[in-house]
Amino acid sequence: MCRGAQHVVNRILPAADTILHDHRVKFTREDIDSSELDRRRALYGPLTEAVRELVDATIRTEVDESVIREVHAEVAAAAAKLRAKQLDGAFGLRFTTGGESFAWGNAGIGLRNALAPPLSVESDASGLHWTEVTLGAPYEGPPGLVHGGICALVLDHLLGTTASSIEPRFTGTLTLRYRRGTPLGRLRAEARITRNEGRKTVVNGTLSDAGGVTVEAEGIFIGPATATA
Ligand SMILES: CCCCCCCCCC(=O)SCCNC(=O)CCNC(=O)[C@H](O)C(C)(C)COP(=O)(O)OP(=O)(O)OC[C@H]1O[C@@H](n2cnc3c(N)ncnc32)[C@H](O)[C@@H]1OP(=O)(O)O
Repeated sequence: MCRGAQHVVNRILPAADTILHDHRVKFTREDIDSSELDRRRALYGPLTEAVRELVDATIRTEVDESVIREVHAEVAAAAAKLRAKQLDGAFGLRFTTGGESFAWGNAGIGLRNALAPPLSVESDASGLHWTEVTLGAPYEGPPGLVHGGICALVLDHLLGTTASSIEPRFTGTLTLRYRRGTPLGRLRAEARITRNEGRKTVVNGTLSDAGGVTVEAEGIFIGPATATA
């Protein structure tokens, strides 16, 4: 997921199993290596993409009522097949034996989460972090525009990842200024750390379309007390 999370897990995780860090964050070390992780990525990624396609198709379909009923039954049957064997709860943050992290249920980046846009954050040596994403019909709020909560999801994740680039940080306060509606389609978000004060990291960022900034964001991110103890 990010270097910060890996840093924490390597300091606090015992040999194996799942533990609850600070009663909130579920970390699991799995007995798998990176090649097995790649195999699972290739297995689950296309399933999630197919479900994303299903979500978009469900919103936009104009087929006959009989086809809707037929597809309803097929989708219900597919869900029942997947339910035959399930995790007990959410996916959490997992690590391979080599320390590689995967948060496949995460709402922003989860490889197995069809609700995730999904986001992928990049950074350069100057400390600029960015993500580029296409948000279509499933993310609509006002007609033709991205839902304000989805703008917040993108910016929270990007700013949080930026804040966590050295040590893990949780969102304490996120302030957004919606300057104009964000059109559905291709978007870019950018962020940079502007201040570090002990366990507090302030990050500023923007969400933009081709015409410029649509949302400005400032976040105060706090390091868990145990991470810097
Ligand atoms: C791990 C890898 C992450 C990868 C990127 C993920 C991106 C996504 C980020 C998220 O979505 S995180 C999920 C949403 N956020 C949360 O669930 C956090 C919930 N809140 C908490 O867990 C705690 O309230 C928190 C860790 C934020 C602070 O609790 P503490 O008990 O550690 O804070 P404490 O009272 O000791 O205060 C420490 C400093 O932070 C300040 N502070 C505390 N809460 C704050 C807050 N909410 N906003 C702003 N500042 C805050 C506080 O004033 C103080 O400042 P000073 O040192 O200057 O006195």
